[in-house]
Amino acid sequence: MSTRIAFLKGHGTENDFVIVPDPENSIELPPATVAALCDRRAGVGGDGLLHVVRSAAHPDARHLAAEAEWFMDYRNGDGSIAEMCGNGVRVFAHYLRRAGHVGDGDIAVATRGGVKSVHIDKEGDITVAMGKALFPEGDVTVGVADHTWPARNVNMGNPHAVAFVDDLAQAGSLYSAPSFAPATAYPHGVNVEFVVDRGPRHVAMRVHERGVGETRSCGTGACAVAVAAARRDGLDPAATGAPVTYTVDLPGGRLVITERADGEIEMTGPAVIVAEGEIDTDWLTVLETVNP
Ligand SMILES: N[C@@H](CCC[C@H](N)C(=O)O)C(=O)O
Repeated sequence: MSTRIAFLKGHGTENDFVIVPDPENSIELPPATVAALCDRRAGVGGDGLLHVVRSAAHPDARHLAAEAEWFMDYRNGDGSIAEMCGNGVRVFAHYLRRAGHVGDGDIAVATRGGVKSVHIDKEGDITVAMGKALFPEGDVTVGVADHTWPARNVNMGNPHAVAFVDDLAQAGSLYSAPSFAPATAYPHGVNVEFVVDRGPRHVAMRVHERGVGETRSCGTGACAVAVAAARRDGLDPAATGAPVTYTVDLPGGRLVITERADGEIEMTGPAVIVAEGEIDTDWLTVLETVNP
């Protein structure tokens, strides 16, 4: 019998998501279903999917339920799981407020990368405390066609390789994933950022995301870029006690990233819900028959 699954569509600086509210974790979302929902021609379309579940109802977040009522079960567009999604968590918080699950002000959201504090402005942007950046040791290079660049290895809960380039066009079409070396550097894949300077503490970037392809924005990527640019510029808030802010322009909009003296990185940007509707489960059943 056909039933219907409610969904919404949203984006943060044009990094777009299918949102599936499922408080009691009763909807099965295997990778093939996620990929079909995110398909831009045959499905709803999105860079990823935000499965909205109560922490207590999900095995990956039950241990966080006392700190955060809601768990962002994030999936990449190809169905794979990632630790964290910075644009996603802003859209997730915006959805929670719109649905009446939370009010304005400060809330906590559980993610596979830990609990994130989110500040929701009444009308405006959303700020997320993204945690501290780690700089895994070892030199890394990334490559596209004939170009290779040294890259900074930055972990924001998920892996990033940040390359400063002369011109963003050098990254080419980014239809396929950039290469990286050494081959052992990223056993679980990597998000690759290409960065140019726009002015003092102001950069622009493109990104190729693990599990997705080139996207119009990446929140964790913008944080990785901001801290890589700060270190390149000789700025380290932990050493000086003064916070450092970078403006990061992406094809889909602008994010403002501040690294505090305690190392915490705050990301501020917009979140938008553009539509809501229902998925006919007959469509999913057909999909399971075609792609068992
Ligand atoms: N778009 C996201 C990052 C999503 C996860 C990434 N593709 C990965 O696999 O690590 C963001 O806004 O941070």
